[in-house]
Amino acid sequence: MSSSPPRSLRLLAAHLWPHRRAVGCGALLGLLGGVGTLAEPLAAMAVVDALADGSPLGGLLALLTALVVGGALVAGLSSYVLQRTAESMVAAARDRLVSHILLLRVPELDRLKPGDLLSRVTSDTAHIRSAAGQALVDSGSALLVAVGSIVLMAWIDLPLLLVCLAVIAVIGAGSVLLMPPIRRANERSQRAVGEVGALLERSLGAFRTLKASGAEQRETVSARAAVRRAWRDGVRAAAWTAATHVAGVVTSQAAFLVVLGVGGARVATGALDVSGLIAFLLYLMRLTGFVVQLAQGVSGLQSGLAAMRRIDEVERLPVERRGAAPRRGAQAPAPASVSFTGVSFRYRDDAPPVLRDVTLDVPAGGLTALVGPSGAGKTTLFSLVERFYDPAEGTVSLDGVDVRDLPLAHLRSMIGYVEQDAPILSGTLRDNLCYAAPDADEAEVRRVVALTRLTALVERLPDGLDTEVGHRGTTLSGGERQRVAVARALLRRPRLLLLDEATSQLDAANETALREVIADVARTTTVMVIAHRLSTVVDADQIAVVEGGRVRAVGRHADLLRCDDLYRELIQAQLLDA
Ligand SMILES: Nc1ncnc2c1ncn2[C@@H]1O[C@H](COP(=O)(O)OP(=O)(O)OP(=O)(O)O)[C@@H](O)[C@H]1O
Repeated sequence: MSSSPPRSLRLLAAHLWPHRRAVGCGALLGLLGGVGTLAEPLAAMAVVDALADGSPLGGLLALLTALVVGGALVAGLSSYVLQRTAESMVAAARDRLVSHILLLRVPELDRLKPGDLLSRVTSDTAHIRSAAGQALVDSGSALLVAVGSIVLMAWIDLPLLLVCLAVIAVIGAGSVLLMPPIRRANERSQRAVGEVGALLERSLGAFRTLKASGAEQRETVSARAAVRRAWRDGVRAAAWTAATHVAGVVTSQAAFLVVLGVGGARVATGALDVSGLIAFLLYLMRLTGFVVQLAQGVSGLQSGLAAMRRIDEVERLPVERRGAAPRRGAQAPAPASVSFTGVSFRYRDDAPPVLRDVTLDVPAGGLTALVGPSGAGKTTLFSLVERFYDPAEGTVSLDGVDVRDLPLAHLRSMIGYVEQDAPILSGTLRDNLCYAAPDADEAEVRRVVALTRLTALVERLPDGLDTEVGHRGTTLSGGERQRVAVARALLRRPRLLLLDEATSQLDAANETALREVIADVARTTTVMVIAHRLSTVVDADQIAVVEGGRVRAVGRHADLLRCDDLYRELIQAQLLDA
């Protein structure tokens, strides 16, 4: 994505704007320090003149000392205020980015790499510090000192200044030309760091599969390639930065030598006196200091601007508008009905439809099972109820209200959703259970634990509910993970429970436990289950057979066995497996 410097500067300004007061304060201090810095050579000039005249020196020396010490203190304070502001900018960017990412729409996250997003939050934001620090520090005092020096140098000896500026302009122009390549190299390097994050996230997300597949070496090689790319571009940026440094140093040396030569000649002709030349040289040192600082700052500024663009890319992605969530328990706990009417959906505009003209009524209360071959579109139906995606045609409604007309937070507060792989978050068992209902009290947690047949597990764990369950719940069995996920969904007090049954076989005890849990819950809540188990299907009040994105039959077990070939086949396959 090409990006013009004005856009970068707009981004920098947008990051700076909320901190304008602190920036203003730091800049004012910088200006104050700059005034001291500018006054120093004049005081030095007066000291030299006093030495030549033999006039008293005490007062002048005290002034010079005060200017040096006071100037340094004020400059230090200004630097602290501005660096602190830069840190605040980093923190603000991280805050904004994290809340934006968590509100992203599901389709956006489908195509992004979590590891890359992670690196934008942690690593790219850190680059803002250099851009902001550099831009801020250079903007106040340094600019004043540079401009002030030029004015005072013109006052001392205009022709000498013109010669000196010509030298600085010719060599300094080189630094400006180096800015775009530095920015490009920084941008590529940061992208490669993002790739490393994405690769690592992929590997750690499937760590056991990685081990079992013996893929350590291959993944290391891929990560190493991205690390090398980051290194190459980092080195390229370093080379350009070194070139700007050379340009800065050459500028200052050349200007110094020219002023010494031309200024010496003018002293010899009497056009300039010695104290004037000394003051001129002192101002020149400040001016070239500014040029060198600017040349060095170009690199920091460019890496920060590149990072701001990567952050901006994420901040431009559309987010969900959730609206306010009602208080848990504020809504009637009555079971909700669900209807799909003429629903068609595709994941991408260029992909074939996954659902075609689906019409299905799920009555309030009881158990509705969805069965069908893998890839038929069952999980997609759940995703549309949750509004992770919206249908291209048709409507999904809850209690007769189109889900698109309900505030998102309100809609989701009515639904408990258990994904097929029943993700467990790192933390304690209690953290996991209360994830969707942080305000649930102990009695309610205990009741749901009993309902989901988890009491024995809680008693077995060393710290009961407060036992850490490990990253992704590695210390729990598949059946336990699923029941924990069901308990988590139930603590939300849902009016509709969407349960994507695990495809893997559960042992008999776990299967019975799950069947009982589902039956219990279906007494008070509408339960929709994507069923992979015979027991779930047989117990269902209604079964919908989904095939190729269509609902081909709806009925009870006995009816479907009689009149639907696909259903009969699916059941026979189950019986063979059982
Ligand atoms: N996020 C996605 N992006 C693109 N295509 C997807 C996405 N999720 C699912 N699909 C595709 O949509 C189709 C239906 O998937 P879905 O998960 O709804 O099927 P399913 O009936 O639940 O299958 P299973 O029983 O195996 O879980 C499949 O072809 C799948 O590859």
